[in-house]
Amino acid sequence: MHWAELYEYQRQLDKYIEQHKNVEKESVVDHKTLAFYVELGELANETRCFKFWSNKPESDHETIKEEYVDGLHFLLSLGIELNSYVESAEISDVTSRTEAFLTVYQRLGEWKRKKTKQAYQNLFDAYVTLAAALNISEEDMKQAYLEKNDENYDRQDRGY
Ligand SMILES: O=c1ccn([C@H]2C[C@H](O)[C@@H](COP(=O)(O)O)O2)c(=O)[nH]1
Repeated sequence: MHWAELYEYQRQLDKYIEQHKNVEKESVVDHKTLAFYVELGELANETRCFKFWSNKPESDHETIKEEYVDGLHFLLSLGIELNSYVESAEISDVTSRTEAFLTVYQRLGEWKRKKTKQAYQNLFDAYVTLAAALNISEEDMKQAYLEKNDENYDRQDRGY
């Protein structure tokens, strides 16, 4: 993936949102960190991967991709805020989707405490590993990201 291109799309979108909303720069990193936690929870709920007590099937792949790229928006945005960027990301083997989610949560907590470039890279690797565990290809990820990026502009224009 050419991550630099996505960082550029994200930078423009964040700027657009900031111009349309009253953004307090001091708290924006915490807000975006919490937003990423929330998106991870929403994504996990759509996959239902941890709901061993339920027979209800997971959401369709389109919905799961949409939730995934919501999280990707905040992950890119956090990198921009902290001036940490990845050039490539490494996919690890995981035994389950639940393990992949828990690793992202754990590394997000670690990144929140340390805010180092290495912690950001580790978090990014875990989020890309999660995509692989959810069968989201790079190509699908990029397409879904660009579609949601457009939608985020439309939402601002509609006064969301
Ligand atoms: O500074 C921001 C704030 C929001 N979003 C995007 C990311 C998600 O795609 C979407 C989440 O919006 P909700 O549906 O959770 O309101 O907003 C950004 O990209 N940058």
